[in-house]
Amino acid sequence: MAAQIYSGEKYASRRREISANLAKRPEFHDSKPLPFMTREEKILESSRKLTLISKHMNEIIDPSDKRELYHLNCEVLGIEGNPMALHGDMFIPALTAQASDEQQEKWLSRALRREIIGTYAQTELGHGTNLRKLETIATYDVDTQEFVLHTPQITALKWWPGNLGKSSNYAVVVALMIIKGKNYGPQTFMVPLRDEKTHQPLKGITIGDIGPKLAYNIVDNGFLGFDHYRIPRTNLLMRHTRVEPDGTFVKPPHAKINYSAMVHVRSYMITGQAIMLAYALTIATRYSSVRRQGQIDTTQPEVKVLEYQTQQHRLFPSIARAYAFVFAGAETVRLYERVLQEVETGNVSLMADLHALTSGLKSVVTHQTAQGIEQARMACGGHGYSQASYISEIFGVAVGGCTYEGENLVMLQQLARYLVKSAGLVQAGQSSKLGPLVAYLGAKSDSTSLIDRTPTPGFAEYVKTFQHIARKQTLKAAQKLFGFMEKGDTREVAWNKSTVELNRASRLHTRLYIVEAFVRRVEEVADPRLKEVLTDLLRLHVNYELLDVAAYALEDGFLSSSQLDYIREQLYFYLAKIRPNAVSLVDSWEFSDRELRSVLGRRDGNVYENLFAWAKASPLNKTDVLPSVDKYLKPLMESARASKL
Ligand SMILES: CCCCC/C=C/C(=O)SCCNC(=O)CCNC(=O)[C@H](O)C(C)(C)COP(=O)(O)OP(=O)(O)OC[C@H]1O[C@@H](n2cnc3c(N)ncnc32)[C@H](O)[C@@H]1OP(=O)(O)O
Ligand SMILES: Cc1cc2nc3c(=O)[nH]c(=O)nc-3n(C[C@H](O)[C@H](O)[C@H](O)COP(=O)(O)OP(=O)(O)OC[C@H]3O[C@@H](n4cnc5c(N)ncnc54)[C@H](O)[C@@H]3O)c2cc1C
Repeated sequence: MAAQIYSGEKYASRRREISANLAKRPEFHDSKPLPFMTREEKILESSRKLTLISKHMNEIIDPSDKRELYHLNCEVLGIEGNPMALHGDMFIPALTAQASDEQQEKWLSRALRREIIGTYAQTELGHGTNLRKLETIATYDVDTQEFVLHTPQITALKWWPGNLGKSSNYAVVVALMIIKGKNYGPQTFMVPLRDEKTHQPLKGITIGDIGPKLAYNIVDNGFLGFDHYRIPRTNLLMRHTRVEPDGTFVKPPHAKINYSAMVHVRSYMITGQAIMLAYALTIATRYSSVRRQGQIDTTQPEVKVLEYQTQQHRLFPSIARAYAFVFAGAETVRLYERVLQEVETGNVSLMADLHALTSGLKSVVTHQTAQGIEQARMACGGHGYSQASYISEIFGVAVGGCTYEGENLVMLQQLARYLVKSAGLVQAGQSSKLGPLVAYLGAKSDSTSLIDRTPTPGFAEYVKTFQHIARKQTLKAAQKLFGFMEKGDTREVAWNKSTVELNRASRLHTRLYIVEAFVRRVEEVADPRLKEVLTDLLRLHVNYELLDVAAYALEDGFLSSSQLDYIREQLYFYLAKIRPNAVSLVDSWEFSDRELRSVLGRRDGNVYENLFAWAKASPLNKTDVLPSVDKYLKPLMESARASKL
């Protein structure tokens, strides 16, 4: 099953080898539980391990293999980030996609060797979503052939970029490019920030950490201001866009080609989110098979809480989602890599499809992941609330994905733009022009679903129902938009009046895509034992998801209430059927205890002794009497006693 999850036996077994190798190297392990460390201690510890990784990486992984490096980082550095997180996640991808060969020679090779540490500085105090209104300006000075970076007011300060605050000495900075008074919109520049030897900020740079966050606190998200800071013309990233010495602007082949680093993260984060969801579910499912509380049959001993239907309903649909997300994530990465290669040859035709797909997936997956992790925490009762479970940290890190790389409700609108265009084609009788992702919009719906009309309906019947729902909502939302426009609203005003409905269409389209990705993968599985278990999980998934969106199909009679009852019964049937495989389904992700960092989620299930040991190790238990008691509580009690006398 691990080979299914990790798209092949090769990587699945490499993961095992890497974990086994690391098990024998105690210097790579956390020196104490992360929840007992201050933020400064965590950053120090993470930097220590990062240095070890840099030194010994070649002995453990193939450093050119992104997935092996990802696994090494998960085991050793964990989810709370590290001082070079953005270096790998955005700085290198930005240089790879946007720097010319000559620039790559100069900077990418150094970045890959870790001679320099970089980040991606785009968001500002005043603007994150609306990139066209960024306020950092890069004005071209023809005489010196330099760009002058400047922060004209406080809202123009770069704010949020990861590892900008304290770790990075370079950044790919996004600024509005002004040449001879003309605004050429957001462009990307390679900018030195700190002295390579002393690490002191360079003259003209104001820089620092933005302070603690909900989670992800090993990362020093930062602020950055420029005071008429000069960089050479050749620091504009020039793979696709160019500015000649005389200030002539050479347009890229696609207006949004500079957004590639964002698309990179959006493509890869689907898998990252699936893994974080699977972490939380591994912890909660294992713990639920250890925790005994209450009885189902009063003549029998107390049961494992995993026997309760409510507990299964809380956890199993999310287990199915984690599988669905990792399958969809693998497809997204493949498409991203293909688009990256095609762009190299000047073919930008798939950029819009990739942008639409990743915008929708990023939004739906992060939202459902956060929901699933929070349910996993609650499934652990009181112990889920303790940092010993580590679920609160996983939640805090994962939920950041709802905001970064484009706020979810904004990104759903990006997909909606694509869907509206497609709906326009359908309306104009040009369905043959629809791309493969939206071809279903042009198909004619059956009048009713055939679910429950055959003894075991195939997945095609479910897919048709999801298609019906997504098609209906897309056409309806587009109609609403067009209707407002026909009544005289501008497109922008009409758009704003229709966005709740448009975003619903985007979610439904994306959920359909996720179901289809799951079906595609299960169809490919050759091993009959695996196929059976994955088919059960997929059946759980389609019934759960359909129930969740059934209102759309009930309102036009596509589904009847008796079909809804059938779907519910199917759901309950598959909850029970999956129960014996539940622990195996989470164990199949093969997370080591080191990687999970959870007392509740231990593979050996030895929870209570270890919870007690963990609590005893808490810094508060180093002494029996805390200074706060000596200083305040004792005098308080003493004076209360004295006044009674
Ligand atoms: C692992 C942990 C690491 C976490 C690190 C986190 C890092 C970050 O968060 S970095 C900062 C990320 N910031 C964002 O994601 C900002 C979100 N905003 C945007 O991406 C954009 O502003 C926008 C997409 C919301 C709108 O862009 P704008 O330039 O204003 O767009 P227009 O209205 O001018 O045009 C829309 C037009 O462009 C198409 N389009 C937009 N992006 C892309 C793209 N990447 N690829 C292809 N096409 C793109 C879009 O589809 C529209 O097309 P039409 O409908 O044909 O007009
Ligand atoms: C953990 C984390 C890491 C980050 N790392 C980086 C980084 O490395 N580099 C970097 O540059 N940035 C980074 N960011 C910034 C991040 O990309 C932005 O915060 C994000 O894109 C959202 O933008 P915003 O903060 O401007 O939100 P806003 O746009 O201000 O959102 C506020 C609200 O307004 C709504 N809204 C905004 N515009 C519209 C619209 N057009 N239509 C409808 N509703 C709208 C949103 O839906 C939301 O409800 C990071 C952020 C976080 C949380």
